[in-house]
Amino acid sequence: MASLASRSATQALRNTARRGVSVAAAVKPQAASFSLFAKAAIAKSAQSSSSSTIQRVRGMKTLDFAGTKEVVYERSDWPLAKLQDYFKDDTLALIGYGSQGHGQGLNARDNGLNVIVGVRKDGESWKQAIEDGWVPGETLFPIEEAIEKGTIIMNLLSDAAQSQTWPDIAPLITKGKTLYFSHGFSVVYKEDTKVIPPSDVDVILVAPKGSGRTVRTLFKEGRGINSSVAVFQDVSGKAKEKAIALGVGIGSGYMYDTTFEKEVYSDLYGERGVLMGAIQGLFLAQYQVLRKNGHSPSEAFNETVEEATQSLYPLIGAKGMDYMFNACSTTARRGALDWAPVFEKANVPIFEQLYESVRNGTETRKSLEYNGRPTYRKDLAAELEIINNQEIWRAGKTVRSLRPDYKPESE
Ligand SMILES: NC(=O)C1=CN([C@@H]2O[C@H](COP(=O)(O)OP(=O)(O)OC[C@H]3O[C@@H](n4cnc5c(N)ncnc54)[C@H](OP(=O)(O)O)[C@@H]3O)[C@@H](O)[C@H]2O)C=CC1
Ligand SMILES: CC[C@](O)(C(C)=O)C(=O)O
Ligand SMILES: [Mg+2]
Ligand SMILES: [Mg+2]
Repeated sequence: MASLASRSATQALRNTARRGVSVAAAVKPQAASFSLFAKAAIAKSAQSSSSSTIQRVRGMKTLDFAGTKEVVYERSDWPLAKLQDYFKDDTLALIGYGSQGHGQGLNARDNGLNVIVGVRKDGESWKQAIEDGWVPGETLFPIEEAIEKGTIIMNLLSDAAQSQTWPDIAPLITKGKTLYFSHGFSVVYKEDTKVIPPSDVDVILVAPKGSGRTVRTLFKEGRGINSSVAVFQDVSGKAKEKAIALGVGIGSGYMYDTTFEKEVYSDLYGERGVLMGAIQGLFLAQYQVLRKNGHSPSEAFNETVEEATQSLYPLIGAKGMDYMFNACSTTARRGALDWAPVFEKANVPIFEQLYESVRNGTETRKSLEYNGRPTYRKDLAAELEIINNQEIWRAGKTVRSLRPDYKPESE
């Protein structure tokens, strides 16, 4: 325990020094000196979480993000004992067990919180939940039953299903409960989704910025996903604090502030853009031109995907774009510096078109329509099979098999 405390104090000090952090007290924001934060960091690790002096100094931190000051909330402010105490009277009813339900649910359970799962009986998710150790009648229930038992309703159904099921579940979200989402989708696009939360419940959001699978793997590695946090409706006066605590409970390392609207706009935009849609389009375009010019599949794949994911992109992730550029030849740096603005110019109009399509609800309506079909799983799988069968990704399978650490079962 002592070594944990001193490790987290050291980490807090290191983080403070690295970022040039200024700290603001949660209740009454105020600038604080480095030494004040340093003392508080040591004290808070060594003392019980109930000390009011420490509580006052703890809380939000204001960091400078390239000249813009933003508030962040860190897991280190929520030791496990404090977290468990905070939710000791709550039942987290996690509705839906897809990628996020799995990651958030297992993390919250491992954090010692009282979690139950609610999904359609005997559907895919029901089976998956049982495989993960949720027990029918004890911690696994049909959706309506779980909502009745829960005090915090974590709506992690697919966005289309949130809209479809709303008429049935809304009356069960009674006064005093908390309604939680991981996306602003249902609430923001209410004209299309018809999701209008009852006026007597807190409505909050924690949106992990990564796949639910990563939410789980990072947690198991002792790390944490970064998430955004927002309040749509604060009836109890504690909605923000509760959202931050839940964010920690589901495995976030830190959280940044957003609104439901900003979250859904940026999320839908990002996933259609460089996170998923644009990267598939760009990889494919580069690969196709190489192939048309007589390059072999292995060469085209290596120069497009393998080198990107295995060598260069991790360098961007670790230390930024300039670091990756500097790790490459001067020849590469010269050419990449010249071509980057060309790609930027060509792509800005496309990104503007995409943002507008998100903002005006076109993307939402398409998602509701397609993912609301009873055949949504089969339909998506059929389209993904087309990608899987593209030469680029078939070549990729062979390229991956040549990695010295390749394991066939991971395919
Ligand atoms: N995937 C991710 O990593 C991220 C997701 N989010 C958000 O988290 C939320 C959950 O997303 P995700 O985990 O991907 O889940 P999915 O979108 O994959 O949805 C899966 C769940 O929805 C249920 N479901 C689908 N249709 C229906 C229906 N008609 N009636 C009842 N249940 C239904 C499924 O149950 P069944 O098996 O019975 O069909 C399953 O439990 C969404 O708001 C999403 O935008 C946020 C960050 C990242
Ligand atoms: C990038 C896709 C995502 O937004 C995510 C994993 O964050 C999603 O909706 O799954
Ligand atoms: Mg998303
Ligand atoms: Mg996302």
